[in-house]
Amino acid sequence: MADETEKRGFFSRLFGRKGEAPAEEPREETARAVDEQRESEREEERAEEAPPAASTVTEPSPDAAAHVPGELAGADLQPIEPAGEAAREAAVAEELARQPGPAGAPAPEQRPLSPIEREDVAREAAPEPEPEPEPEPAPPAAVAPAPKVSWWKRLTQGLARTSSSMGGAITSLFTKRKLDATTLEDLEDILIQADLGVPAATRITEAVAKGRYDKEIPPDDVKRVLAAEVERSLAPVAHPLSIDRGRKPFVLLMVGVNGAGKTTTIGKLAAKFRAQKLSVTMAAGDTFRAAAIEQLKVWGERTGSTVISREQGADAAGLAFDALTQARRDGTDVLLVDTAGRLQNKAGLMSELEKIVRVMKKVDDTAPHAVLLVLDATVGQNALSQVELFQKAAGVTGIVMTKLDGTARGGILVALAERFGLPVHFIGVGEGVDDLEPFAARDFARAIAGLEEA
Ligand SMILES: Nc1nc2c(ncn2[C@@H]2O[C@H](COP(=O)(O)OP(=O)(O)OP(=O)(O)O)[C@@H](O)[C@H]2O)c(=O)[nH]1
Repeated sequence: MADETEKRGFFSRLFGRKGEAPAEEPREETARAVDEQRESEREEERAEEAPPAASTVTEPSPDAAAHVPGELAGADLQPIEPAGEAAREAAVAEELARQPGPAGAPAPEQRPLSPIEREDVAREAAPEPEPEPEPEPAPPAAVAPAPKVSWWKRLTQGLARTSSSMGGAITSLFTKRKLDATTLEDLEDILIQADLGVPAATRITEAVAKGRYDKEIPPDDVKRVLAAEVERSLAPVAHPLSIDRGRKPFVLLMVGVNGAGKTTTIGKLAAKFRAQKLSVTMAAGDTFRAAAIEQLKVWGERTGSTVISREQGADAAGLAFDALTQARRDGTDVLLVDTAGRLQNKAGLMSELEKIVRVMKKVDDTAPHAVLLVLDATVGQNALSQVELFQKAAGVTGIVMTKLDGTARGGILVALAERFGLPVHFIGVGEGVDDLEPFAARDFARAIAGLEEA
C-alpha cells in the first residue's frame, strides 16, 4: 500500500506540478481534519442532547466502562437522537441543501457549494431537535404495494446524490482539459470527499493517470476507470447471505447504533425470507424503545411472522433466550433478533450484546449463526469506528448498509471494504420493502460512477 503520509505531492513528484505551492496542507491531514471537525461537532451535539438514561434499563456495573477496550474509547455511537429525528433532520438538511442562496441556510462561503459541502452545511444548520415524547412506530408504508420498479432503477435513483456529486465534478474537471498533476490531485480530492478513503482515492487516481498523462481524457473514460477500480475493491466483499436450512432456527442477530435501520431491515429481511417460503420469528430485543417493539409487531403482521416481545425495559437477553427456545420448539426456519443501539454508554451496549450472545448459546451453542451490523451510510467515516466497536462486542459476520440514498458519500462502502474486508450482504437505498437488495459490486460501482447498467 502506498505510504499515505507521503501521498501528497505524489503526482507532482511523478509529473511535476506547474506552479506548485508546497505550503498546502497534506491531503491526508485535510481529510483527517475534516473528520475530526465532524467528530467534535457530533460530540458537542451529543453532549448537549444526551437524554437521561431510562430507568428501566439494567445499569451497567460501574467497572464495566473499564472493560471498554482502549481503542474503542473514541468510537462514536452516533446517531443517538430518538428514531425519526434522523429522518426529520435529513429532510431538513435536504431542504436546506436545495436552497441555492442566502434565502436558505447562511452560506459560509461566497462561492457555490458542492453537493457534499451543502450536505455538511445543511447538517450543521439543522435545528436542534426538540425533546419529544416517544415517536410513533414507523408507518408500514414500506409494505404498501408500490409500482414495480427494477432494482437497477431503484439503485441508481438511490445513489443519485453520490453519482451526481462525483460524476458532476468529474465531468467539469475533465471536460476539455489535459491530464496533469493538478487535475489528478483535484480528482483525488473528489474521491476523498465521497468518502472512498485515501488509499482507494490514490489508487484510482493512479489508474486514471496511467498512460494518459498530458492527453485529453473524456470524462466517461474517467468514470469507467473509477467503476472498474471500485468494483475491484468491492467484489471480494460482496457475499450473499446464506441461510443454513439445517439450522432450525437459523439465528440472525442484528446490531448497530440506534436509528441505523435495524428494525426496518429486519422487516425487509423477513419479507424476503417469507417470499422464499421460510417461517420467521422476530425477537423484539430493542427493549430500550417502546416504538421499536411496536414497529416490529407491525412488520410481523405484515409479513406473517411471529413476534416475541416483552414490555419496554425488559431484559433483552432473557427475551432472546425465550425467543430462541420457542423458535426451536416450533421448528422455525429463521429467527431475527433485534437489539437496542443505544444504552447509557458504550460499555452498557457492549455488555448487553455480549450477554445476549452468551445466553443464546445456552439454548444452541452454535447461535447466533450470523451477526449483521446495520450501518447508516450517512454517518460517513464514523461507520469505521462503529465496525470496530460492534466487532468487539458481538463478532460481526456481515454488513448491511442502509440509507445510501441519503448521502453524497456512498464511497464509504469502499473504505469499509478495504479496511475490514467484512462481507457486505445487503444495501438499502430507501424506506420501501423493495429498497433493500443483495449487494452486487458491479452494479454498485457503475451506479456510483454514473454509468449505465452493464
Ligand atoms: N432513506 C432511507 N431510510 C431508511 C433506510 N433504512 C431505514 N430507514 C429509515 O431509518 C429510520 C430508522 O430506522 P429503524 O429501523 O427504526 O432504526 P433502528 O436501528 O431500529 O433504530 P432503534 O430502534 O432506535 O435502535 C426509519 O425511519 C427507517 O424508515 C434506507 O435505506 N433509506
